Amino acid sequence: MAFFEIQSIQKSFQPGQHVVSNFSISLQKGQITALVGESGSGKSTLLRILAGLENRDSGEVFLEGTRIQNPKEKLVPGYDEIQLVYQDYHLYPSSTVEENISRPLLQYDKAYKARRVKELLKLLDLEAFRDKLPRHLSGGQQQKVAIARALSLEPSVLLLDEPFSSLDGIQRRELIAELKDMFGNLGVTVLFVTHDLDDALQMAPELVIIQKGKLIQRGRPEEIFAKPKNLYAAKLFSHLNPVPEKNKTYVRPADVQLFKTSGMPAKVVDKQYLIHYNQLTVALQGGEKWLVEDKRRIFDTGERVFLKWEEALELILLG
Ligand SMILES: Nc1ncnc2c1ncn2[C@@H]1O[C@H](COP(=O)(O)OP(=O)(O)OP(=O)(O)O)[C@@H](O)[C@H]1O
Repeated sequence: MAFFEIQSIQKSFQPGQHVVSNFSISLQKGQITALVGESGSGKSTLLRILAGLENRDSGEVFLEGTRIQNPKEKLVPGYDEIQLVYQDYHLYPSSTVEENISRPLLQYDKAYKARRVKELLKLLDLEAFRDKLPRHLSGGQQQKVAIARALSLEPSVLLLDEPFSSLDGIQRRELIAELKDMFGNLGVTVLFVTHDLDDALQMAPELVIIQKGKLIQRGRPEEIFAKPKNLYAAKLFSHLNPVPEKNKTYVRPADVQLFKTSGMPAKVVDKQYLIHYNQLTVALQGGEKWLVEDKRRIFDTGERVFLKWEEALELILLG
């Protein structure tokens, strides 16, 4: 049995409507995994079940061979060893950073508590903010306080629910880099959920794709990119253009080459400047719209363009 073993979890809030459906994965100790899926795909529900904070209808969760009990089976739901960090931090607004971090350690002896809080403040680079209230911190710093608090009990599994969604681009990149290093050093097993593939790619070497509560695909990003199991998994990576007259066949914008004289004719109807290329919306002869990448930035709105792509790069995908 794996370190953290999740077997056939089923959950519905309304009869017949599964929010989590026959979901199984096993995680090794120290592994960092990103669970990626669109809003409403059951990610938060699954995390709460894994933390022992939400009843499952069936299936089992084991940590190091010990069965995780449902809240209804336990006087105090949840486990010190499995900590869940929420998207909106759930900090105590009138408590300082230090008090927030030490809250789970209430029943520990004073000397241990002081030592542990000091360690965590240092680990997360929060020493300068120890006496501040959460509202005086940036979003990234508040998220670090929430993570420090979750780490205070030395959990072996950390579940992060959309940890970066309220941070701006620079804050998130910095925090992701910092946390990735720290989790690696601590050897903690991390499952973090996100709807943002970029965050997932920056944080985790392995992805798990969830759609409507079902595990669609698990693997390294390059494997999923090259061989997505379905349209949903493929679309997490990029837009897909449907190939005319070929059923369920698509080509990625990056795989389409643009020419001035030969290829499939189209007309540029919109041009958007992006960092590495101009993104063009082109109308095909049948009226369908495609997105393509003008890496040389030579085409303008209203101009004719000709498209070519290699057949080998076409993706045949079911919904
Ligand atoms: N306590 C509840 N009672 C009834 N329905 C619920 C409850 N919790 C979640 N749901 C429903 O279950 C589905 C999955 O919700 P969940 O929050 O797990 O998805 P998610 O992938 O985390 O989405 P998001 O990223 O928007 O939080 C949604 O349709 C939601 O309305």
